[in-house]
Amino acid sequence: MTPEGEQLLRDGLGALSIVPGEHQVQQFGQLHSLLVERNAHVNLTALKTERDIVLKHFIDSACCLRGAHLDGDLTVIDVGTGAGFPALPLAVLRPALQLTPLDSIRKKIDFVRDAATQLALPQVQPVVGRAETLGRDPNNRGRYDRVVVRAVAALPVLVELALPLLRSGGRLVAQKGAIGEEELAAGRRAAAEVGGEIIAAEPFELPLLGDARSLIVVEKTRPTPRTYPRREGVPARQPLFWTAK
Ligand SMILES: C[S@@+](CC[C@H](N)C(=O)[O-])C[C@H]1O[C@@H](n2cnc3c(N)ncnc32)[C@H](O)[C@@H]1O
Repeated sequence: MTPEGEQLLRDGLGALSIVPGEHQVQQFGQLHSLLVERNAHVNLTALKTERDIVLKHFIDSACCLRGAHLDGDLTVIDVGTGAGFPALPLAVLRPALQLTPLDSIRKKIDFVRDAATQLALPQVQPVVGRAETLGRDPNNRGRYDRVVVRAVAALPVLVELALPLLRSGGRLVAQKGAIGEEELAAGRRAAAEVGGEIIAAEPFELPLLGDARSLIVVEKTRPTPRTYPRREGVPARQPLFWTAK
């Protein structure tokens, strides 16, 4: 990263009250280089400039730390991680988290695995697969303390994919753009259906850019009925209490 990129990183994290150590800044620099290098051959992300990668991937991912829902020694699965967001920035900033970045696209997970190795993040164990399949697998159902998610689907879909993976008392932390009342209401009904309850819906602005964001937190309050998640693709095609757009 250039000195300007590093400064942008420090400023963005500073706005979230995070002061990164030198090693963490170096790790973000490595991640930036690896992403640019691999993106030249494999389509991983539409964001190309250093400024965009720092603000819209690194800082945007770090916004999942708002509200302290990811503090402590937690097992966390990042559903639909893509090129590792928010999982990789969270792993750099919170080494105590045991992270499972999950995506159905192998080339993306290959990148996340290589990046985790290069950045020396052994607590990151990426998996190729679909959330619907893991949600029905006894080794994964009800096993995680947290599900994190960014830019994957509408709230009712996220809730159906995430809640089966959580232990009782676990939380879904969903970083989204601005969310409308209708989506929130459908998300609330979907959460009740699959065993949870929305405990926070907080609008905020992306540091330095001011783009509208919201952090939605759903707590698992009782076991998910056996009928959820529905089979692969159905949650997104026929979202609970919501018309697919
Ligand atoms: C728009 S990308 C977002 C990637 C990343 N979270 C980010 O914010 O940059 C959505 C990703 O979710 C993955 N995805 C969507 N539905 C999924 C599912 N049911 N199980 C696993 N991965 C899924 C897609 O393959 C894609 O890589």
